Amino acid sequence: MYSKYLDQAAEKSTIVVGRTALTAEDIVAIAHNQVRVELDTSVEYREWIDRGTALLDQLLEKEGVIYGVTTGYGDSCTVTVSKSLAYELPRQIYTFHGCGMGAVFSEVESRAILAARLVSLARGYSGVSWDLLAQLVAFLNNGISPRIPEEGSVGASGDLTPLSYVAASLCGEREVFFEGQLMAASEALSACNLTPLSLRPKEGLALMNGTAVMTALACLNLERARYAQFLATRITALNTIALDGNDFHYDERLFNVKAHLGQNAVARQLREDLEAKSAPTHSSRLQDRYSLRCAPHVIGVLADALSHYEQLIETELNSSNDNPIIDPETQSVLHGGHFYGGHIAHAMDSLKTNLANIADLLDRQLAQAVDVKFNHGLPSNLSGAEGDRAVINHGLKAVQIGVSSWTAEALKLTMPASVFSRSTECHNQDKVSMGTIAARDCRRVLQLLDQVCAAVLFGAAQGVSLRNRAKDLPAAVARTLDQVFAIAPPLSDDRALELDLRNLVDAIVQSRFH
Ligand SMILES: N[C@@H](Cc1ccc(O)cc1)C(=O)O
Repeated sequence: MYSKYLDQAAEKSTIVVGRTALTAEDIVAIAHNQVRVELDTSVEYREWIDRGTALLDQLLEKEGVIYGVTTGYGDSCTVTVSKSLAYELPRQIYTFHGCGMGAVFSEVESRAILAARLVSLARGYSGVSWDLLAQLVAFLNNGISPRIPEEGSVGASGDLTPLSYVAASLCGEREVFFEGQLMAASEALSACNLTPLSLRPKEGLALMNGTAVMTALACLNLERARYAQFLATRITALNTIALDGNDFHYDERLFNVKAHLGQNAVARQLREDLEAKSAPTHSSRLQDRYSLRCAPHVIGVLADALSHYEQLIETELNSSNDNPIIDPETQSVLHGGHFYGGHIAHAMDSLKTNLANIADLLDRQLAQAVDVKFNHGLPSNLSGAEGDRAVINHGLKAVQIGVSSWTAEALKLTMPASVFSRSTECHNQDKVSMGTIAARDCRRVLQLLDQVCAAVLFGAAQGVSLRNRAKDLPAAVARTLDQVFAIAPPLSDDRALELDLRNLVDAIVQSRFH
């Protein structure tokens, strides 16, 4: 991550946006304000962008029919708009789409959305001006984040309604977050000496008719999912020790004969975390239950699928995903449906299922650990109480109930959003992706998984300490144990654990366990 390369005094590094591809990690760094953004300043690039706007101007001059420039929008494309009104159309589209509902995206998410739209438009196939690109950059570098309601996109025709809030705020309308406050966009613009943009023909459509909201959320989700993979594997290592399980289930020779790369990476981390020795020919209990023995096979699905999702997300991110496409190279206007977010819908619907399966895996590990029938000698509910008071202590009983509930809620959200396509907008948009709903569901599953991880991590640390192997713990396990107990001390007498769990969740959100 970029934050690794930043020290307090150092200048932020810069990401140049132009025709070269950005990564999902770049979007995350921009979203978290760890880098500055700059447009490619080369003469060639500037000329390339100008060719798109010049082509549109020429076509307008000739009074050709260009969808969304000299016609109404969507189903209304049969309505002709005169040249004089064409200049008013962009304001019209963001205005009538100002009907977003629900919660509002966080500032980090709003920045990721700005960045994703910028990357797509900067490819130069959308007919937008240099000034529009520069305004998006100025918003990012000045910390102006549009207030964007989360609900109201069907994810094909792009994220029209949420992106109307980006378009409006670039023009000094609606509200933005600036210096920790919600304020009128016009106020933030004048505080930064910026002039409100007036959109050229096609620019309203270009800003809104694309997949930037779902793609931005997908980039953020992808990086959280990577950390979840690491942490779930580390928790499994702790639980292997807590439950007196077998490290030889992760043997290298075993995994050589089943070659999934991600699964092998998880098994390797488990061998390293546990400093596993080679398999004995004989052991008191040859095979552990599946939530330990098959952990690489469950977490491995996520590990393998993530590289596929990454490729889908980054291809979408670096695509021209609006309509019509303005091709300066061949001087053509190409009408199509690139605002359709099917790939992101697929990635997010699938990712949320992979993540919910991990919540379920960890829930099963904790279920073994609290139950004296399965935990191979640990106290009931992992209670650390001793002596007379032991009988009134219930340890992690309620926490385990909580984990069951969070896991159920995560599993419930795995119903794919994409299968709920609705025909809408007078049947112009008669098949849509629902990718933005999928991405929001996925984000919620990640939040629930963070809670499951926090609770099971605490239970696993408690279990390891009760197993009383303090002296010969592998280094990675010992380090995690120390980190956990520094945040949430071991449980020696019942206490209300909400704050401990919330603090552990915060540490997970900040990727502090390593
Ligand atoms: N996505 C539509 C455009 C559209 C824009 C705004 C709408 O309200 C509806 C449709 C298209 O390109 O065909």
